[in-house]
Amino acid sequence: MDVTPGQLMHAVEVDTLCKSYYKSTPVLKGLSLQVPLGKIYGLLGPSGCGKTTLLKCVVGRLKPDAGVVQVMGGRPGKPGHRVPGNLIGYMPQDLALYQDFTVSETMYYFGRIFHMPSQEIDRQTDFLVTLLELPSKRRLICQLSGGQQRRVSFACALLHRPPLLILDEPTVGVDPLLRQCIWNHMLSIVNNRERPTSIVITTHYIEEARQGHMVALMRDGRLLAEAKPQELLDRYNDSSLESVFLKLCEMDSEDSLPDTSAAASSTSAAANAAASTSEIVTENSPLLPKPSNHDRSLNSSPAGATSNSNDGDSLPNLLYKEYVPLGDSLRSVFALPSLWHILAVVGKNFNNLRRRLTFLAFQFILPIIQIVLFCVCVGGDPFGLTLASVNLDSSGELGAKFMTYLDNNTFHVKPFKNLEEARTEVRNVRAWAVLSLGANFSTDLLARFSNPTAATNATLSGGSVHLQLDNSNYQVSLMIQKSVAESFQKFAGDLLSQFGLSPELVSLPVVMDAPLLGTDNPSFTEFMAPGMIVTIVFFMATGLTALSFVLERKEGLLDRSLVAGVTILELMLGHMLTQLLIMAGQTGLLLFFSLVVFQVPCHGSVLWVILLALLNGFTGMSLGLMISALCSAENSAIQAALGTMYPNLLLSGIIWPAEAMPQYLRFISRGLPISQSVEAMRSVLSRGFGFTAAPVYLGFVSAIAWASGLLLLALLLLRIRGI
Ligand SMILES: Nc1ncnc2c1ncn2[C@@H]1O[C@H](COP(=O)(O)OP(=O)(O)OP(=O)(O)O)[C@@H](O)[C@H]1O
Repeated sequence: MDVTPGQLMHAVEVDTLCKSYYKSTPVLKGLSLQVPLGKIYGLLGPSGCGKTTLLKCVVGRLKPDAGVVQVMGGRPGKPGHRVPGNLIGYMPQDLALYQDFTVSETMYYFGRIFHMPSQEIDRQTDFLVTLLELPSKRRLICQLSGGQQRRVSFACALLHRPPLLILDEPTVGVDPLLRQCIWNHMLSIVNNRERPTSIVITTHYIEEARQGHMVALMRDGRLLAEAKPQELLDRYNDSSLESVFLKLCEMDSEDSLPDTSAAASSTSAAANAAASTSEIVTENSPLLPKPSNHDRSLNSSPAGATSNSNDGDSLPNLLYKEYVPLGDSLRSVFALPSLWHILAVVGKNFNNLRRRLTFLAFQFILPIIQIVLFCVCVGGDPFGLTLASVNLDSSGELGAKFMTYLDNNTFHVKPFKNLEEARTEVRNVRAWAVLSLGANFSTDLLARFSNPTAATNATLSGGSVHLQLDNSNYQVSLMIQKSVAESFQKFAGDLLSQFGLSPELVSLPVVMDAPLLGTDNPSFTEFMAPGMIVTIVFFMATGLTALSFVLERKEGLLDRSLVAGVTILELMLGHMLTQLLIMAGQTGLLLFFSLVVFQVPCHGSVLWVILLALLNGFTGMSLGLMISALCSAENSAIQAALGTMYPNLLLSGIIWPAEAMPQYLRFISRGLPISQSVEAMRSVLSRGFGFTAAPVYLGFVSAIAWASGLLLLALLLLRIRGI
């Protein structure tokens, strides 16, 4: 049950908390503790005993398997409760800072999330830089020493002066003088009567925890003891917490051994010792009898209340409302995204990009390079092809005359005296084909035209141009056949004209009337351009976003942002807004180079081309976000992005018409994210269609459906993976 601020007695209350990462190995085993308001609560225990796991449950990053966690009067993550949010300041164990940010930029990012005004962020930053003896706030995090970086991380937790601080080893790597300074500051903020702070701190320096109001000793997911430090020392008649802790561990080990008389007497001694004080809370401890649940009501008085300066007083203004804009509580109750948070994420992303200008420039240059290379290298006719020619025509001048009709641009003609020499030239890959004319070429050709009915097979063959190709290159072979056929048609047409006959007599009796859609001379470039434009925009956007969450997670900042109150949806919207602006720039440049510089024909409205390209960029971005939500490591995200590219390229009818695919693949092809868009783009560019034409609006519908589906999937994955 949640409590109102007036009833609030404990900053954190944990009741029989169980948590395991893998079902077989529980990490927290029914742990209970209470952190009094306005106190420093030191959580001590050996590495791996579950301290960080416990803190993650407290800040709402992990969900308990069983038991109850209440933080500042509410369950973490409950709609409307500002945990995660600005009720807590969290310093995780990992550094969780952007290495490319300055100290000041880091503070601004968190300050913005907490709705702090700029002057307040500056004032607090200056104060914390002085307090924690940090170098200039304009220094990049990556230029700070390890200890200085940890102090910046500590400063981030203190920035908005939260009522509860959760600090996971804040003093690691800090020299003793500065460590004392940090403890002094913590003591001053917990003792501030107007704005008391509660602090939960884990530390490996056990002795420093003596300065706190309460210490809890943890072992193997359980609490061995929880008391004021001096009482623990008195009880075990020792001068150091470290040896008290060792004693407790020994007793705990003995207790977990099979029941021997020694273990039994030791346990009973410990029980007697503990029973002499009401301060020890040991319901998880095997050393002491369990108190009843009634004794541990969630609203009982704070365990350390007697020693604190605030004893007996009501703690004022604990759930203070500053930095909470009007309507924000309402927004968080309905889990609506906060514009503040989204803008903070966008600002952080742009700051990140500003630090990586080369990367940013590359993002704009890459699509230009791709479209320039496509327009320059793909779709043009091969030229300068070496042709080994053998003209054996001794029956007239027609052989020599035909040779003059060969296209000088397409062919570099290399004459040979005999066929075998010419064939050797092709076999040695020094020429693409042998073009030969027989000894009776002139007479046989004239015979064929003058008296077709009398032409024998020998006459027809003798009057023909013979080609022997290096057929290893399909496009080059096609080009040679097409060019030689056109040259012959022109040559024969001129010959017939000399005899007063129509040149059309040598044409195929198939007439190509004006096309109904498209142009008279369609090119391969025109066929591929729509696909290339859509593919470049789509996969540039995928590549740009595929690493968003992966990098954020890697830097450790994802966790920190989420604990500060940013939601997954806000993070995603922030990333999308940033990438949208970059993607719009990329699309603009791509279309300018393809349509204006390289004059790719556009017979329809440029508006539909722009909208379709942008929409595909958005769909690509959604795929990138989905990959980013799915993958934990950079290389797997990059591989996934690349892995989706080639199947799409091959199956979407971009390189070769989908009509050439087997039926079952055509079906798959039609359903892919870019297939319909490519068809829509082709319909606008080559067919000149408008939005109302089915292929065009289907392209838009398909892109919108894919984008929505991928974004929902990304959100779902992020939620399921607890990111
Ligand atoms: N993400 C995770 N997946 C699986 N196991 C985990 C994960 N995080 C922690 N553990 C395991 O849970 C146990 C408790 O880890 P935890 O980090 O809470 O310990 P700790 O007391 O904070 O240790 P330290 O003082 O070294 O930071 C360890 O055995 C650890 O291996």
